[in-house]
Formats: sequence, C-alpha cells, structure tokens
Amino acid sequence: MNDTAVRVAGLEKHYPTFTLGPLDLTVPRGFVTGLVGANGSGKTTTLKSILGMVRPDAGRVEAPGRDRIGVVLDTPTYVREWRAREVGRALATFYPTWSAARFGKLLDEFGIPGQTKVSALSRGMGMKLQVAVALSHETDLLAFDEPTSGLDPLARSELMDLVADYMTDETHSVLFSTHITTDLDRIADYVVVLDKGRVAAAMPRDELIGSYRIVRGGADPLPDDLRPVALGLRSHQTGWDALLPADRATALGRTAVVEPPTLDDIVVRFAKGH
Ligand SMILES: Nc1ncnc2c1ncn2[C@@H]1O[C@H](COP(=O)(O)OP(=O)(O)OP(=O)(O)O)[C@@H](O)[C@H]1O
Repeated sequence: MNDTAVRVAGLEKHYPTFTLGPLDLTVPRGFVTGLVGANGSGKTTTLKSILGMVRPDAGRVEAPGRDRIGVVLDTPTYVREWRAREVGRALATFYPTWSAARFGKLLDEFGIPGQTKVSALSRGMGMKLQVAVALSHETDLLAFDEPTSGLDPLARSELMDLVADYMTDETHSVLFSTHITTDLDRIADYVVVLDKGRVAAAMPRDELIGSYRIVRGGADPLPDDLRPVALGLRSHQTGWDALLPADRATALGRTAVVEPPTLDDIVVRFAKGH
C-alpha cells in the first residue's frame, strides 16, 4: 500500500502581495500531520491547493479524490439558508458512501438542532456541523483548516478525541492546519512549519522539538559565531534569548539557561528569522 496520503511537489501560487512556494511536502499515511505557521504564512492556501479549491500556478498535487476527503474549513461553505439536516440531504448526493444515520447521530451528539439554519449557527457550531459532515462518509483523509479556533476548551478536547478515534484505522490520515500549537502537542506525529510561503521545517514532531533549544543568556552577549544560526534573537535589559540548533546550544550550558522549546517557540522564532 502507498505510504503517502498527499504529495505536493513544486507547488506555487502567486497573489499580488504573497507568493506560496515553490513548496514540496508529504502527508504520510496513517499519521496526523500538523501544518503550522504565523498568520499569513500560507497555511490556508496550501490546504485549499491540496483540496483543489485554489488553482496552483505551478506544481503537482497527488491527493485522494474529493469524495474521499473530509473537509473542515474555518468558515462553512454551505448555503446559509439551509437547515442543518438539509445540509446532510444535499451533500449525500456528492458522497457515494454517505451515511444519513451517522450524520443524524453526530448532530445529536454535537447538540446541533436539525432545524437550525446554517446562518444562525455560532462559529463553534458551524465547525461542528462540518465535522459531522466530514465523519458521515468514508474518507482516507481529514483535512482541517484551523478547526479549533472557534471552539471552547471542552469542544477542542472532544474534537481531539474524534481525531484520535478516526486514527484507529491505520489507513486514515489527517492534515491539520492550526496556529493553536498546543492542539498538536496531543495529536500530531509530524509537523510542517510554514514561514512566508515556504516550508521552514518538516519532520516528526518530537524530532523537531529535539532539534532546537531556547537559550536565555545574561550579561554576556550571544557569541558572534552563533549569531548566524540564532533564530528570533531578542535583547532586553537583563540579557537576551533566542532559538538555537540543539547541537550548538549545548556549548552555552554554563553561561546561559538552555531549555527545550515548545512548538509555539519554534513557529514564533522561525517567523522572526535570523
Ligand atoms: N484570494 C486571494 N487573493 C489575494 N491574496 C490572497 C488570497 N488568498 C490569500 N491571499 C494572501 O495570501 C497570504 C497567505 O494567506 P493564507 O490564508 O494562506 O495564510 P494563513 O497562513 O492561512 O493565514 P491565517 O493564519 O491568518 O489564516 C495572505 O497574505 C493573504 O492575504
């Protein structure tokens, strides 16, 4: 069986004020891949290119067919006048494997009244309605664009449970774009960091975190030979701090505090650059 769920090669999209790519990335089958990056780094454009909702200017995307992908975008694209249960009826015709029974059960579980109009749903409810649709047909891939941004902590945790449940089938894969990187602490096996439209890092999450250290120095400045590899260097009254490659940070162990970074540290410092 092919071990890659999505393969993107040489993808480019040019907007007047932004260029995505050229971008190469893979989403391994059987794993959860997190796509992270600062606002405007190109996460949505990448995801929509994979879904065929944005037409790339160059490059190639290999992904499951649209009927085999469960999609959750940050805003639902359903007709605003539809009632929740009509969304199910309307979409059933697009998905050969649609289960009306499962959709009804998920609406109940999520507390979405079937007669509520799409336009009347809160942001969190709109998100849940999309999740119900995504889980009501057979899929190879769930593609989420910032799915937790409108959800309260309980709903976020429930969504993570659903993702974990989905992943018990080892042929399933998830691509999850988010700027709430703590979501990924729980579920992501792989992380792709986007920075200004390019892939800044792509590797297993633990390896990424293990490759860097946050270093906090005091009165002694950062040695000159480390400046070119320091990311997001900040100077303040009592000293400085920066993200450094782990193998270069250990040398500073006596004169600075060296700690493992969070994913947030990595995204923020990558965005600030050298
Ligand atoms: N249809 C469009 N026309 C022109 N510019 C666009 C279009 N779509 C996106 N952009 C620009 O491309 C850049 C990247 O946007 P994108 O939504 O992909 O980033 P993002 O990482 O998802 O950001 P956020 O976290 O804020 O959602 C932004 O500067 C945006 O203004």
